[in-house]
Order: sequence, then C-alpha cells, then structure tokens
Amino acid sequence: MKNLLALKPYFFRYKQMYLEGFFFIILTNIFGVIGPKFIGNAIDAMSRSFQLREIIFNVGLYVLFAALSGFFLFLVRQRVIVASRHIEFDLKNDYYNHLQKLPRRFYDHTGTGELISRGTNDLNAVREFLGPGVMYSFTTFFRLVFAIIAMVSLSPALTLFALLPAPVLSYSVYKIGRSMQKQSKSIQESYAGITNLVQENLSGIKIVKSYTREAAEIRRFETVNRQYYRKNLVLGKLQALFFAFLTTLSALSLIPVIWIGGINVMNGTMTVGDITQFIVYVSMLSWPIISIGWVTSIIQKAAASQARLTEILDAPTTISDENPLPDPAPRQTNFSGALSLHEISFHYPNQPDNEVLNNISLDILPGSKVAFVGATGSGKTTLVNLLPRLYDPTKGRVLLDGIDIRTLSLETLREEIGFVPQANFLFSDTIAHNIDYGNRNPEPEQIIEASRIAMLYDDVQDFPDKFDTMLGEKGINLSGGQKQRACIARALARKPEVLILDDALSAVDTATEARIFEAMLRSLPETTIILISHRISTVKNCDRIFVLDKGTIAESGTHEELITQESLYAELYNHQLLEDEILSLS
Ligand SMILES: Nc1ncnc2c1ncn2[C@@H]1O[C@H](COP(=O)(O)OP(=O)(O)OP(=O)(O)O)[C@@H](O)[C@H]1O
Repeated sequence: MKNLLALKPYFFRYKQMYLEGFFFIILTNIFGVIGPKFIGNAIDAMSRSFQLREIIFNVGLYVLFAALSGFFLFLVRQRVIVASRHIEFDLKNDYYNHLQKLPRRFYDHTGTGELISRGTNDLNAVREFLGPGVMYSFTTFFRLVFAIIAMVSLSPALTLFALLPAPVLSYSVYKIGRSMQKQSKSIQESYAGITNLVQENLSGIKIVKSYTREAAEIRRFETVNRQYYRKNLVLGKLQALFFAFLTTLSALSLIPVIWIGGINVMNGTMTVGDITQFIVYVSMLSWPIISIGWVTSIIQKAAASQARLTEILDAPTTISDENPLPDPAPRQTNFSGALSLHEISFHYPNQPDNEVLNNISLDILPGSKVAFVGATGSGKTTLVNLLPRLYDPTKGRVLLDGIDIRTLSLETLREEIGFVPQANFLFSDTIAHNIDYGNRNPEPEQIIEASRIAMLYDDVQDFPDKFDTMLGEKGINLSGGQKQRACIARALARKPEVLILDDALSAVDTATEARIFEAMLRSLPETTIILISHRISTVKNCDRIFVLDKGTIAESGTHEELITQESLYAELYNHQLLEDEILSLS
C-alpha cells in the first residue's frame, strides 16, 4: 500500500478535481438514497386507496431524484475519471522522460519489452486505481453510510438481519479477488515476456532469416503465448466463479429481509411500502458491499504495479548523480579537446571481479589523432565509453582540458564529444534529420559539410530526394557502409572538439576505410580524433597508437616506432600484411 504514496504529488496536482468529485459523490448518493422513499410512498398509496395523483406525484419525485442522482454521477465521472486520465498522461510523460535520462548501464540489464510492459500494463493498473478505484471507494463508503441510515430509520432490527451476510460477502470477494490479482500479476509478467520476445525477434529478424530460424522462433513464441493463454483461462474461470458466487449470495441476503419484514407487515409495525423501500436499499447495498472486495483488489493490483514503476522511476537518472564531486567546475565553452586518463581502472557493475581496464594512464593532446588497437575483448570500447561518461571509471579520473569530467554537466561534456559507436543506429526519418539529430539549430550547410567529410555526399546525390530521402520503413535502405558514413556525418555535424570512432567503418573495405579516414584527418586539423580499428592501414597515420592488451596499455607510439619494437603491434601488422599478400595472390 505504501507504494501508492508515490502518487501523492499527482493527487495534489489535481486536488481541485478530486475534491469536486468527492462533493458530487456525496450528492449523487444522497439523491440515490432518498429516491426509494417515494417508491415506498407510492406503494403505500396503492395499498390504502388507489390515489392516482399521489402515486403519480411520488413516482414523479422518484424519477426526479433518480435523474438528479444520475446527473451528479455524470459530474463525478467527469471529475474523478478525467483527473485519472490527466494523471495517466503525466505519469506516461514522466516515465518516458525518466527512461530518456537513465544512464547507459541501466539498459545493460533491463529488457526493452519489460520497460514497455511497465509503461503500459502497470501504468493502466495504476490508472484504474486513480479513477474507478478512488471513485468506487468513496461511492461505496457514502452509499453504505446513507443507505444504512435510511434502513435504520425504517427498522434497526431488520437492518441488522439484512447486513448479516455482508461480512461473508465482502470477505469472500476479497479472497477470490486476491487469487484473481495474483493471477493477473502472473499474466502481466507473461505479457512482459511476450513483449520482450517479440521486440527482440523483430529487431534481430535479419539474423533469424539468415539462419533460417523462423520455425524455431515460431515455436518459442508459441510456448510463451500458450503460457499466457493458459493463465488467462484460469483468470477467466476465477472471474466466472466470482460473479456466480456474488449473484447467489446477494440474492440470499434478501431472504431474512422478506421473512422478518413479512412478519412485521403482518404485525402492523411496518407498511408494504416500507418493506419495498427496504428491499430496494438491500439490493442497492449489494454492489457497494461487493465493491469493497473489488476495490481492495484494484488497490492491491495498483500497489504492485506502482512498485514496478517506482523501481524504474527511482533508478538514478544521470550518471553524475551517482558520483558527484563537491565543487562543480564553472561551465567552460571553449574546450581544446585535450584528454588525460589518470590511473583508470574499471569493471562492469554486474561483474565486479572482472577488471576490464587496469590502471591506465595516458594523455591525448588537443587536435591530435590517436588510435586504440588490440585483440577483441581487450577493452578498447570500454575505454572510450568512459570519455562521454557512458560509464564512470571505478578508479581514477578522466580530465578534459585539465577538468575532471565528473564536474562538468553531462550536457556540456557530451556537446564536446562526437561519438560513433560500433553498433550504429539510424531513425526512420530523412537523411538530413538523421544527420542533424544532435543539433539544436541545424544549418543545411552544416549537414552538407558533415556529409562531405564523411564521404557520404556523393552517395546522397544519387538518392531520389537527396538529403530529404526517407530512410527505413518508409523509405530506402542504405548499404552497411553508407549507414556507417551517415552515423559519422551525424557526429561531425555537431562540430565536436573530440571525435570518437569505434570501429566506425568496419562495413567498408580496407582501402576505402583508410581513404575516408585520411581525408577526415586532413579536414579536421583542430579536432581531437580517437580511432578504434582492427586495421593497421587505417591507424598507421595517427600521431599516436595505443595497443591494449587485457585491459592495460601494452605499447604506445607512432606506427614507425611500434613496428620496430617487434611486439604485439608489429605482430598484428605482419599478420595483416601477410593476409593482404594472400588476398592479392588469390
Ligand atoms: N555491458 C557489459 N557488461 C559486462 N561486461 C562487458 C560489457 N561490455 C563489455 N564487457 C566485457 O568487457 C570486456 C572488454 O570489452 P570491450 O567491448 O571493451 O572490448 P573491445 O576491445 O572493444 O573488443 P572488440 O574489439 O571486440 O570490440 C570483454 O570481456 C567484454 O565481455
């Protein structure tokens, strides 16, 4: 239950609507409970002498009160249900905003399907509480209070008999409701599993097809879908039992009323009209009594869902919040792009025993072009991920122009760094929009210049709508190399001081990669460029090359210096020379 306290600020934001809603709940119930009095009067008028005018008058009043009750019920829904829709809108926005701010490491261990399911299913469960849950809780309370007052005024003893089955009814509803809620929770989890599987399958559909795994994927889907279907069948059975049980029990509760009420009429202590009125109250009460259990299960379901949402909403948003330094450096606008790594060590949060980087120290001069090479898994990507603070080092410091990057705002830092990761991504949008993605005020010249440097410009000229050509689902598909060059253009369009290219041209052949990089190095004399590549031909013109081996810097120097050392780099170089020779012979 205390999970729901997280919703307090939202309730306060719409308190006016909720307060008006509560006021209308009181009014709808007052009119609803007074109405049956006129039915009683009309029946008594019939049994005394058939006074048509009196009957019409009472029936008219009953209709008027029923209409007033209905009118205020309309206003209740207009306030409470509408307020819950407002909160749902705000919650959805807050959830999505939060997802955007969560650090990269959060996504390492949380499935996309899981996040989608929480943002839809769980959020719906919370919305049900904020709307129908709140509305029925208060309606139940006031309906019970007013109806019982009216019943006691007619006959306290009969009221007692009428209410005898109420605790059993409510408790049973609560118990069945709990089983239903458990089942719903398990269904939500299954649904999250299905969403995850579909999302993953569709993202990797090209792999599925190239490995002809369609049949296996269909079987995998069928298995989880069957689980989901079976769980829903169980829930269906529980619901069927629930409603059958309720109808029977509420009908049974009329037996003592008719029995004792009949005796009272025969004794002359009550009129037929009184009994009729009483029976209307008893049937009027059966829904509020049932809804005590129903509302309880809505509240429990919402509490469980809110806990799942809070888990995400409480995850620290920016990486800087996790590790703030005491005195943030003043914002600096002109960085030169000098980088220093001081005794950096790093392990991934989920693998504390696997030191991926070990006590690395190095300096990168402003405007210099450096490269990291090394065997796969040696830690190159991990190392460059520390520069825009996708992760923070577990030990040591990274300095940009002598300033510890943890003291800069993430926005300032990331504005200075253009990053082209290994796994690139383009949106289903125009080429121009994809290139100016990171810019606030994109200029067409900037897009053209960036695409020229990334050697994409000529390719774009061949597309039907040039830079306005749509990509992806609604447009054309780029080749692997074109995609990579578009991603490089995107990073360049921001005019960063530091440009990181992590195996960014692996999809083009060796000669083209070397040619593109050489041109890029020449076009950006002032930009600090950090290259990661497996190809020596690409990195050999860099000012400095660092060779990583099992998370440490094994060697560093220029290409000429390193090949004379006859160590790792030289070995890699000779190996690639040999490969090239074999290729040229074949
Ligand atoms: N998110 C992660 N969580 C846990 N371990 C990781 C994660 N990412 C990478 N690793 C591990 O860190 C080590 C270094 O990986 P990294 O990607 O930095 O190597 P790399 O030198 O860039 O390799 P490659 O040349 O294949 O890209 C590997 O052992 C890898 O399994």
